[in-house]
Amino acid sequence: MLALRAYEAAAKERLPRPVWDFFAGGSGTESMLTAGREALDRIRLRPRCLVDVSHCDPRTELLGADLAAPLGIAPMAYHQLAHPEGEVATARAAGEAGALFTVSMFASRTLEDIAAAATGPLWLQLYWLKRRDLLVDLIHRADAAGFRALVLTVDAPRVAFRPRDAANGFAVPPGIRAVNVAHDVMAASHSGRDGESAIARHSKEQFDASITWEDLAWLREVTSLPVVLKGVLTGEDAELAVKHGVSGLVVSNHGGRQLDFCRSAPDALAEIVDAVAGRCAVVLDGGIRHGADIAKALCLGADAVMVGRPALWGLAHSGAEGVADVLRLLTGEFEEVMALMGAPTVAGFERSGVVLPGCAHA
Ligand SMILES: Cc1cc2nc3c(=O)[nH]c(=O)nc-3n(C[C@H](O)[C@H](O)[C@H](O)COP(=O)(O)O)c2cc1C
Ligand SMILES: O=C(O)C(=O)c1ccccc1
Repeated sequence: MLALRAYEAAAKERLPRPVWDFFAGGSGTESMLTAGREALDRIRLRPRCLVDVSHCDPRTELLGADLAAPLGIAPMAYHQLAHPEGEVATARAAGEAGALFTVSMFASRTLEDIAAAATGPLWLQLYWLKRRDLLVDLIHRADAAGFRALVLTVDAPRVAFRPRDAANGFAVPPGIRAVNVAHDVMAASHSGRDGESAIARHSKEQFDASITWEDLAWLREVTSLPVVLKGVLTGEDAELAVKHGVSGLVVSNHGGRQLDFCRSAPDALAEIVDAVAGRCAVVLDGGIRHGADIAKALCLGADAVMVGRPALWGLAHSGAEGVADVLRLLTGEFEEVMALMGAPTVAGFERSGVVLPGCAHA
């Protein structure tokens, strides 16, 4: 069993440099790559003692799905960049570990193959393409394959400028494709040019940057699946989301890959939880690397967290086995934090379990 850090080092060594840069990189000055981590580190836990922690139970429920711990895998494009089995291996691992798996619309394996390998809950992430017929097709296929929710990413009307990808002229290699979306619509993702990311160019061509809150009604008419918005960072937008009938929010700054100099997701969490007031599920992603990070998110009112890059590190290291190990490491650490915090159930984590930065009692 390796530590998460060791999986990161192993992935960096194995992967071609442009792929590593695509996974690890951020937007603009890359200021947000460290911001989320620093925000989590500033939050400190307030343990209670002499609580019966002889049995700690990390299990929970999220939008009706049973999870072994409040943990999932965030949507990430093209898992085959990390391992030939791609999302099929990730799905198998998530199932084994009892974690949620959110599949990117730009997955490199078919929704049907992923669903066949999964034994746990799947959500499907969507970017709003100009070609709405392709969205409808994906949504119907996901529903038929047993996916349980749709996650609309709302922090990326376009893929932001990412200096590493631009410098590498990064393009998706020819053997790997977003197989769930029509060929012609994905073509730009494969044509690299010096000094420009093909993914960023593709997004400017194909994403509909004109959508507004009003368009959510269309999505909710197309499907009866619950809709989750990913990338919400303010109480105002959380309130609007609830008013527009969403079932969940992912509080996220996209792993530092979208708006540079932005507030970090952990810093926004309490404001959003307060605005939502129990009316929809709240998930946190970005920089989750320790069991204690899960505990901090729960104390601030999140229902669960998702990890992004660590899943790709595990996948690059040893396929499904590596991903399952990454998820087990985090779950094991979280179970120990439960014992040491005096919080033997997920419901036992409360706001009083953390000290926030700037607080006089820190
Ligand atoms: C390589 C990579 C690809 C990603 N692709 C997507 C995507 O297709 N859709 C999406 O909503 N977010 C995408 N994200 C963002 C993740 O869902 C998530 O917000 C972020 O990675 C979480 O931070 P972490 O990697 O620090 O755990 C991607 C992130 C990475 C690193
Ligand atoms: O969302 C992302 O961060 C991302 O990297 C991506 C990858 C492929 C297509 C669109 C976005």
